[in-house]
Amino acid sequence: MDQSDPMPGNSTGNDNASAHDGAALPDARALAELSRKLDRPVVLVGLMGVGKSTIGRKLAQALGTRFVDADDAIVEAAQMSIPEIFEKFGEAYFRDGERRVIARIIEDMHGHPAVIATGGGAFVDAETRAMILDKAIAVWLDGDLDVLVERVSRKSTRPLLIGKDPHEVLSRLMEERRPAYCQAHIRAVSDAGPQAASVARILAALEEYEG
Ligand SMILES: Nc1ncnc2c1ncn2[C@@H]1O[C@H](COP(=O)(O)OP(=O)(O)O)[C@@H](O)[C@H]1O
Ligand SMILES: O=C(O)C1=C[C@@H](OP(=O)(O)O)[C@@H](O)[C@H](O)C1
Ligand SMILES: [Mg+2]
Repeated sequence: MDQSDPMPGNSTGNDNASAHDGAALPDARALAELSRKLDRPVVLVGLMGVGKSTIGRKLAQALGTRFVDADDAIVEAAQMSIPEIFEKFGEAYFRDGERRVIARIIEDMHGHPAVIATGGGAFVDAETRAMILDKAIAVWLDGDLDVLVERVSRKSTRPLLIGKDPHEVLSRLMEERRPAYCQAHIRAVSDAGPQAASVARILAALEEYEG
C-alpha cells in the first residue's frame, strides 16, 4: 500500500483488500502480540446493519479482550429500550446519553485493549467523534447498501427504520454520514462473506496500523 495512505485497510475493489480476504485468523501468538500492542480500545463505527455488534464480539474473542456494546450499556443505564428512549425523549437526548456512556466505557478500560461497538449515529456526533478519535482506535466498518438493507430487515428494533423503507433511509444516511465515518483511523469492509473473513480483515488492518 502507498505509505502515505492515511487509512490503513482503506481499500476497495481489487487492490490490497484481496490480501485480507481470507477467513483465516492469525495464529494465537500473532493475536496475543497484536493485543499486547493495543494500548487503547478499538471502537467500531459505521452504519446500522454493517455488523458492529456481531463482528465486534468476535473480534474481541479473537483478541482475548473485553467487549462492550454501547447500545446495550445505554439500555442498561436508562432501563429503557432504544425505541422507547427515542419515542419518549427524542434523538438529541439519546445522543447526549450515548456520548456520556461511550466516554464512561472508554474511561473504565483504563487504556487496556478492548473492543467497543457503537450505534451507527454515535460517530456522527462531533463531540463523541472527537472523543473516540482522541482516546481510541476508530475502525469504520463499511459495507454495500444492499447487504445492509438485507441485514437490518431481520430485526425491527431500530427507531430510525421503524415504519420506513430501509433502502431509502440507509442510502440517505450513507451519503450524510460518510464524511464522518471517513475520519476513522481505519476502514475495513464487512461483506456478505463469512463473518470470520470480516474479523480477519479488521485484524489485518489493525496490525498494519499498529506497525
Ligand atoms: N459479516 C457479516 N456477515 C454476515 N452477517 C452479518 C455480518 N455482520 C453482521 N451480520 C448479521 O447482520 C445483522 C446485523 O448485524 P449487527 O451486528 O446487529 O449490526 P450493527 O451492530 O452494525 O447494526 C445480524 O443479524 C448479524 O448476524
Ligand atoms: O444509526 C443510528 O443512528 C442508530 C443505530 C443503532 O445501532 P446499530 O448501528 O448497532 O444498529 C442504535 O444506536 C440506534 O437505533 C440509532
Ligand atoms: Mg449494533
